[in-house]
Amino acid sequence: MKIAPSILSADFGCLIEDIKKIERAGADLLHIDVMDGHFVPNITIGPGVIRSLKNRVSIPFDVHLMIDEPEKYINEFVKAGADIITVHQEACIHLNRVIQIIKDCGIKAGVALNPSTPVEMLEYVLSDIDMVLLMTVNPGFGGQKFIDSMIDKISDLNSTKKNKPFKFEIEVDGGISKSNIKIVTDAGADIIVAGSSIFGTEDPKKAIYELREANKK
Ligand SMILES: O=C(CO)[C@@H](O)[C@H](O)COP(=O)(O)O
Ligand SMILES: [Fe+2]
Repeated sequence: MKIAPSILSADFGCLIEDIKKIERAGADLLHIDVMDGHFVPNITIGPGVIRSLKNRVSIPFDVHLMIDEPEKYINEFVKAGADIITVHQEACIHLNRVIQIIKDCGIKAGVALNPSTPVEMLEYVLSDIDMVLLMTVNPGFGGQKFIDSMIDKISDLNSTKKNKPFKFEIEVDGGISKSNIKIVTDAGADIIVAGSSIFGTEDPKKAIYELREANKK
């Protein structure tokens, strides 16, 4: 199980210090939530901030684009330092084309699904992508409650991996804490995004340790 702390819940006034804490604690990826105020009702950061962080952070940048028309900005995010770019199925009219644009840049491509979007929407792209991001809250904000019905969705997607040699990993994002991490990974999640349960605590390093311990029980 990989842990990808989401900087959405970090203190943007001392962002690099917060990131250094989770890097030292052994975080696997840095999850960066990009929001445009259109696709989701919130605005966060763009390529400029990612570019500034890139040469100071060594773990891969997992960029979650919650923006309309993401194809217009892929190049900018790649140049800024994204290692994985995930676009929302709901934001892409020509999803296959957008995936190819990301892959042609030489980085990994992921596709995210809102809670109400069935996994079947990805049937004909699953063999092309590196990651499926299942939203377990409605995208837009950190600190929301995990939607329990998403456990079946994770299991369903995980079952499809058993039928064919797909390479994609399952990333799960929203409302994950030490109280539910085990049920999420048992259902088939490979990568856990956690924002408030890491950066919302006094000690992010301890929070990561506790997530890993809770996953063993
Ligand atoms: O993409 C999103 C929210 O839209 C997430 O990455 C959140 O940042 C996760 O935060 P928590 O639910 O873990 O607090
Ligand atoms: Fe996210």
